[in-house]
Amino acid sequence: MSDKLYIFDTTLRDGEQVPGCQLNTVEKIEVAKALESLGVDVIEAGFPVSSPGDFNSVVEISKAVTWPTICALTRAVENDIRVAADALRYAKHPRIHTGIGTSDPHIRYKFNSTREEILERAVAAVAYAKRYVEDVQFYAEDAGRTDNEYLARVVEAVIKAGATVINIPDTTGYCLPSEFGAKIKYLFDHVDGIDKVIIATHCHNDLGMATANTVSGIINGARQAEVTINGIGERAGNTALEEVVMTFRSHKELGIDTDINATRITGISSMVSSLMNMPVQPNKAIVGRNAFAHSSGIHQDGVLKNRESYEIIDPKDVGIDENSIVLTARSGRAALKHRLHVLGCELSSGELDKAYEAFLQLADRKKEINDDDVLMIAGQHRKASSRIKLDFLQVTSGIKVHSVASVGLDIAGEKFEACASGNGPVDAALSAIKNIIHRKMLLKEFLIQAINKGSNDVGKVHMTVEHEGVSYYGFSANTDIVAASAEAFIDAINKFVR
Ligand SMILES: CC(=O)SCCNC(=O)CCNC(=O)[C@H](O)C(C)(C)COP(=O)(O)OP(=O)(O)OC[C@H]1O[C@@H](n2cnc3c(N)ncnc32)[C@H](O)[C@@H]1OP(=O)(O)O
Ligand SMILES: CC(C)C(=O)C(=O)O
Ligand SMILES: [Mg+2]
Repeated sequence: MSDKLYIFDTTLRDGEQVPGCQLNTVEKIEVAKALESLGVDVIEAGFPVSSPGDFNSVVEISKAVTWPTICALTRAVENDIRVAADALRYAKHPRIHTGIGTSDPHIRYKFNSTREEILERAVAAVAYAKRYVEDVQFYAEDAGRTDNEYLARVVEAVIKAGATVINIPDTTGYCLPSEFGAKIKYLFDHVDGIDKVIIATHCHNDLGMATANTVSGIINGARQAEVTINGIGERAGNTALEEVVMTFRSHKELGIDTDINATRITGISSMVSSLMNMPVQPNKAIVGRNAFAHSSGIHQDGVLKNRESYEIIDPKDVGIDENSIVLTARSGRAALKHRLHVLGCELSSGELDKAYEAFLQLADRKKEINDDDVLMIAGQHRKASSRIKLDFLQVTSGIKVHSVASVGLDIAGEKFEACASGNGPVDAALSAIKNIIHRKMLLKEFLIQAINKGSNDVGKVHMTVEHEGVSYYGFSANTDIVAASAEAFIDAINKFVR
């Protein structure tokens, strides 16, 4: 049985403080409901005294959400606490989160005060909040830079005043993981009554160590992680929910787990990113576009042989259907062959070698090779080694005239010619081919698409031809769409005359 780690999500409070991330009440309710489905234990819904809009959001989220605790932030100020209690009146499980800065710089510069005075204000705020709600969480702002001995005195005093959860924030993202872990351990070793409360971590990412510090704090006894979706938050952000959850899922030996339904992580990440206009960096752990994308040949080969060669998390576990194999100039034959297979093209090893050479030439010019490029490369190389090749094609077509095509085919080195008229140039060309290939063939599907834009574009033709009850797929791409159609038809025919 794993020890439960409580997930306290502050996307709607610390995340929403970020410039450009402000949400209206309707959007906040949408995020809160998604957080509830994700399985978070606590939603920090806002800072009610800060504005009428934030107050109203806390009221409406309290009504809309059933299971998670709804938390409202305050300063160690009586009016803030009264307003927060009022905003939480509909919450099924209300929590007031009050606190004050405890580091020397905060005491000296922010408050022009003393350690003793701050300790008294902390105790008074908790006692005051207890008049309104049972569940009172205390934060020692800038605990990361607070002297451990003094911090332990503050924590002990607020526990005596009735705090149920004690938040130890690394507000400025300053701590090293070992230092932050040692701070939590120090508190467990020196604070009377600490076993009666939950210790929380709230780490910022100024040095890129928010998740490492959170994990270190939890390993040392904290059991609530304060996090945001995608790690959004003040300055360099907060600890990312998805990183903490998947760290403990991936390291089962730590014996700690959350109630998060991780398959919803990708969905909520996109929702928050788009509502808050905060793009997720492509290499972001777990939720970045490249988190499950493999682009270099050696990795692609390894992953295609066995996913676990280069993946520690199954993408399905976080709500992604499958990993992606991105074709670039650093890809190898294994990746190209895999993509061709997915696209329904099987090449012999000689054909694959030739296609790979062409692929590398194109990939050196283009950053990423897409499926159309791959089909085009494969088509050219299949054509070169095909039994039947298009030798020439001439078409006369226009308005109020019959379309006529004359076609030359090279079949295993022998030349054949035929003419036909038809209902349009493609029909004429295909009829001429049929006049040479005396087999029963039925054109089942025929699709012409432009690859890019503009009248000088390459046209792609996908075709399905039925012969003796079996369907054969043909493809070609050419700036001349009649030629592309004739080639796609021949590509399909080559598959049953082989
Ligand atoms: C680390 C964090 O993320 S803390 C949360 C940060 N979030 C926010 O600040 C968003 C919401 N804030 C606000 O809307 C406003 O700042 C308010 C409503 C809280 C206060 O507004 P104002 O009264 O105009 O004060 P202002 O913002 O200029 O200054 C903050 C005051 O709060 C005091 N203060 C700051 N933190 C605390 C605290 N935890 N407990 C008590 N007082 C505090 C400051 O010392 C300062 O007081 P002073 O004016 O006497 O010097
Ligand atoms: C209000 C507190 C918890 C905070 O956000 C911080 O210290 O970073
Ligand atoms: Mg914070």
